[in-house]
Amino acid sequence: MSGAEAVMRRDFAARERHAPDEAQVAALTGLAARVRELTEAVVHTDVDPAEADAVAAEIAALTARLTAARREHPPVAALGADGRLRHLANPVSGELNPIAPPVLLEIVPDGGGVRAEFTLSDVYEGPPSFVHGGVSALILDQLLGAAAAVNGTPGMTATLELRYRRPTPHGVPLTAEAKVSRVDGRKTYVDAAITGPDGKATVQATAMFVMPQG
Ligand SMILES: CCCCCCCCCCCC(=O)SCCNC(=O)CCNC(=O)[C@H](O)C(C)(C)COP(=O)(O)OP(=O)(O)OC[C@H]1O[C@@H](n2cnc3c(N)ncnc32)[C@H](O)[C@@H]1OP(=O)(O)O
Repeated sequence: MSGAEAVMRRDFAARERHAPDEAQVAALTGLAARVRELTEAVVHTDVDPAEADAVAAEIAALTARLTAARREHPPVAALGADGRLRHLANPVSGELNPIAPPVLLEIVPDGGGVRAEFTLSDVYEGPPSFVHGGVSALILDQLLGAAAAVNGTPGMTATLELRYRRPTPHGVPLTAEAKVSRVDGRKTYVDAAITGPDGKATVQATAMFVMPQG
């Protein structure tokens, strides 16, 4: 077993022992949604400095309340009522993680890979009016990895090649899809794309996932 795999196994076991129950997941999902709204409000606000200072003090007090009962690790995953694994704290699809848009993945039946429909706010802006290229890469890495996992051949991202065909707009519905193209021993090759509302691909990606030795 590699060093990285041992660390992941130990971490996963510790987090499973402290998995949140459904009532807590529901409440924390609502809390994360409010924090996303707060992030948008901060990015857009035009309040004067005194008001910004006052709000910052209130937020510090709220942070202290949450920190009063702090988990050692973020919750890694939970089994949903539908039997699917939910990556609760994942930075792309984690409903409990305020930095995740979140992009919620669906499994496409009959080996069709995974897909997601989502809208990114201007919190994720890179060039004016368009999504940051690194954010697109983050979302695609998640979809590509999930497609490999759903195929029964999970792995770590070993290579990720991106082709930015046209700018990805924010504030409009986007679709992303990923599907395994080939498996060769421990290597799984996956293709993915983000598509804009006009049905044209904005970013295309190809990745290779390697199942760690052991
Ligand atoms: C619903 C569920 C949702 C589940 C959804 C989950 C989604 C998660 C999505 C996020 C995924 C991530 O971001 S993962 C995080 C980012 N990635 C990483 O941190 C990976 C860091 N790298 C590593 O840990 C390691 O290098 C590995 C695991 C990739 C490979 O290590 P290894 O297992 O020791 O591999 P090794 O024996 O050397 O090589 C095996 C074969 O692969 C090739 N190979 C290995 N690495 C590379 C490479 N980077 N580029 C090219 N080729 C490579 C070797 O040449 C060899 O080919 P041959 O000689 O056999 O032909």
